Amino acid sequence: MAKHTADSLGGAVLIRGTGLLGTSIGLGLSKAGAQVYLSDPSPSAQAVAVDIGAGAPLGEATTDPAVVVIAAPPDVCAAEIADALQRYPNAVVLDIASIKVALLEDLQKRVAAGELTAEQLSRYIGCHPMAGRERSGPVAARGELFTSMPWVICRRADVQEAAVNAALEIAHTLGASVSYMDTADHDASVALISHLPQIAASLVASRLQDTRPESLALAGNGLRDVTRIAASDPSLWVQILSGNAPRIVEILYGVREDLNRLINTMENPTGPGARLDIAQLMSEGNTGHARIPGKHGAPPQAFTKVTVIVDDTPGQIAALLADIGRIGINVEDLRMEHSAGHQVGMVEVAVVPGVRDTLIESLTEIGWKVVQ
Ligand SMILES: NC(=O)c1ccc[n+]([C@@H]2O[C@H](COP(=O)([O-])OP(=O)(O)OC[C@H]3O[C@@H](n4cnc5c(N)ncnc54)[C@H](O)[C@@H]3O)[C@@H](O)[C@H]2O)c1
Ligand SMILES: O=C(O)C(=O)C[C@]1(C(=O)O)C=C[C@@H](O)C=C1
Repeated sequence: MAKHTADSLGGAVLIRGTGLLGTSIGLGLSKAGAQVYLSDPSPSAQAVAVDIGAGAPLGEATTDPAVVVIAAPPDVCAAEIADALQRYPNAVVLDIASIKVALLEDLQKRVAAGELTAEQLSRYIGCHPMAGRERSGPVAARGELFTSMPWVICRRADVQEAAVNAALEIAHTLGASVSYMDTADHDASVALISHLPQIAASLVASRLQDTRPESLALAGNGLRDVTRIAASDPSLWVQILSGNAPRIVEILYGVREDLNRLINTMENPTGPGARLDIAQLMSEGNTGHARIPGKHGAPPQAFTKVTVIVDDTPGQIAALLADIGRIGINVEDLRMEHSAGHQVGMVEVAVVPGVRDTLIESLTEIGWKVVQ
């Protein structure tokens, strides 16, 4: 794919809200050569975003932006979008909030009340990058956050083509993989794909509140995999979950049914059909898991994983990656696990199956400890 350089954005980009997402977008766009301006009601969030290279303070802008990105918390997005549409009459305005139905309804009410015109609303396009972190604020931002990750554009019949094109240009410049979806479909999809996992992680992690340290010391990858996002910002997630409640609650009814069935089974685990019931739950999970697509929305690809033991000291992962690069093998994915109480880490490198043996042989030859 040709590298996007942000030339075709038609002018400067203003990012309002310089937290994790806004600053990550600023870093990615600035790196691609776009002129980015930043504003945030929190002076320190704005100053940090400027300091780490996400753009210049809005105060330095001499012309109006061509595109405004609203990267504020969901609760204030509608007001921010309406304000930007009015303040910048020629700009495309897009937001990246995690929920879209309530936001669009709010904007449509403003049109009905005469506060916004239909022309103004036609310059607004809703987007949702399906990439983030369990941390907030500009310090956690990464310019590469969106690389190869899904980016939803919520097309509507009343949206100007220029707005869709600007959203597409921004997503492509950030290296994201774009898909189109209508607003209602988007919120129904993320209820299952994003919001249920957050609830599940929080529910599991909340069980740990009073756990003895001796038990917690046994924590392995299973617990870490399932609970990573339980560290997410409560104030953001209150807005997301309450804003998409009608879609989420339908899914929770189904989860409640499954849980009730499992509880009944586990109360009498040797009773007739109990083991079959448990096996069925596990195999239904297997089926769902196998349907999660790989990178670029491609069908799940069975990458082979090679695990390498590294010293838990600075520079080890960089050295390993540099060696793999010299061997001429592309790393498809990478994860690092720390071994509790030991000064070593396990780096799991995902590669296409055809190169696995070469990788193991070459790394072993150089002196890396590969777990087989
Ligand atoms: N965190 C994620 O993983 C993720 C992923 C995709 C989309 N989103 C969406 O991105 C948006 C930002 O989330 P985040 O994780 O960057 O949050 P964050 O808390 O890191 O940053 C939010 C920033 O918005 C600022 N802000 C508050 N009120 C504002 C206003 N009225 N106008 C402009 N800025 C304002 C805050 O000062 C803060 O700096 C949210 O709408 C969220 O739903 C988040
Ligand atoms: O990876 C994470 O930490 C995320 O929580 C990212 C995630 C997701 O569910 O995929 C969370 C919420 C956003 O609206 C989009 C992305």
